[in-house]
Amino acid sequence: MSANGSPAGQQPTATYDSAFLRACRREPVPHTPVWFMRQAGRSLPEYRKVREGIPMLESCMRPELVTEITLQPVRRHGVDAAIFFSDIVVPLKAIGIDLDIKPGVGPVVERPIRTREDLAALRDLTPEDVSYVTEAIGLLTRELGSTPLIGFAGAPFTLASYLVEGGPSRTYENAKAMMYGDPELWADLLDRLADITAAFLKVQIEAGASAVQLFDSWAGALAPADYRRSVLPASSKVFRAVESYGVPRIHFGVGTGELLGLMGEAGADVVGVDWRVSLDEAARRVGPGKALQGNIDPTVLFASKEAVETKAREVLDSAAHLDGHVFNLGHGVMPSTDPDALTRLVDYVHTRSAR
Ligand SMILES: Cc1c2[nH]c(c1CCC(=O)O)Cc1[nH]c(c(CCC(=O)O)c1C)Cc1[nH]c(c(CCC(=O)O)c1C)Cc1[nH]c(c(C)c1CCC(=O)O)C2
Repeated sequence: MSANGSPAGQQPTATYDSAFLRACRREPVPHTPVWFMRQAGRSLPEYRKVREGIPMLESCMRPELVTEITLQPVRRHGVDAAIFFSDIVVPLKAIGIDLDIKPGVGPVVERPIRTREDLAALRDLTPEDVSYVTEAIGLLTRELGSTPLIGFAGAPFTLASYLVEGGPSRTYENAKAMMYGDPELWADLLDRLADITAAFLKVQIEAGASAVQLFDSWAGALAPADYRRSVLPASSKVFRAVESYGVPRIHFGVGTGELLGLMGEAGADVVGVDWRVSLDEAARRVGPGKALQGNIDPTVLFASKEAVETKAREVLDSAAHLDGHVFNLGHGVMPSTDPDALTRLVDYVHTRSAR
């Protein structure tokens, strides 16, 4: 077995035996582990303070700052895992794509990729391109002790949606036009993105990440047949590329109720579920042999403490017969969320699920 995949590897036994990694492996746990997508970020005053005056992409390239921001939600909420502070577009920036993350908007690409000639902009990613990631993860794993670190990357489709559209989109009309109209160019684009994504995940695992999450946030825009034909091959390539490390691989998307089976088939060990499908139903769709992650609606956190607890209890009950459950929101923490509501939710999940 590989570096992080076994207690004998570089990963401390206490990390390997953490509730989060045990749940990902579908082993018995002392309590249901919980972490939140976008747990680091604008919901935390301490985040807004350290980020003041530093653009998003620049902050991802400063290892000390990345370490501090990644640790903030672990300290404050006592979550069972840390997620590396970065962004899905960091590897694209690192290979020289002219893009920026605009506050309140998201990633914006200067020259969208629309033709075969444009593909030349996508060269392979080397570890040297993201040496700041290796450095930050080295610092982090020392600070985290037994708390596992989740590395992540954007899936080929979600990255393509930004690259082809040139920015955030609700309809993905240019990306879908390429997918339907020039399937060969589309397949080549996704294949290149798969290689870049796989390289970015490998850097994180080799530096010490204990699990990885592939964010295919916008895959829910696709019909199952189109997903299977035009997207699944590239995402499968990413999962296969990191399989030999033996670290759990999580696959997440939003609005993917109809795709859950296919997202499991792509090669994940854990399938992320948004709040639109209950976990027991999701388990039927995903099939045996995979853990599930999710799935409280992030807007529930704006309701009363009692309402949050009711919803959290429903999620735990719905997961009662699963082998492996990692509690999370169905999508990221919204910036105006009260951080105390998140801390209370962690405590509630730990107490309620204690075995
Ligand atoms: C689609 C996507 C992106 N980035 C990401 C996704 C997939 C996850 C999802 O579906 O939400 C992934 C991401 N981005 C960020 C993280 C950090 C780790 C964590 O979850 O705590 C993660 C996992 C930091 C960030 N990435 C971004 C922020 C906000 C920028 C800031 O704080 O200044 C953070 C904390 C910027 C970003 N980057 C992106 C968007 C849509 C935005 C928001 C734009 C805005 O509302 O300002 C692209």
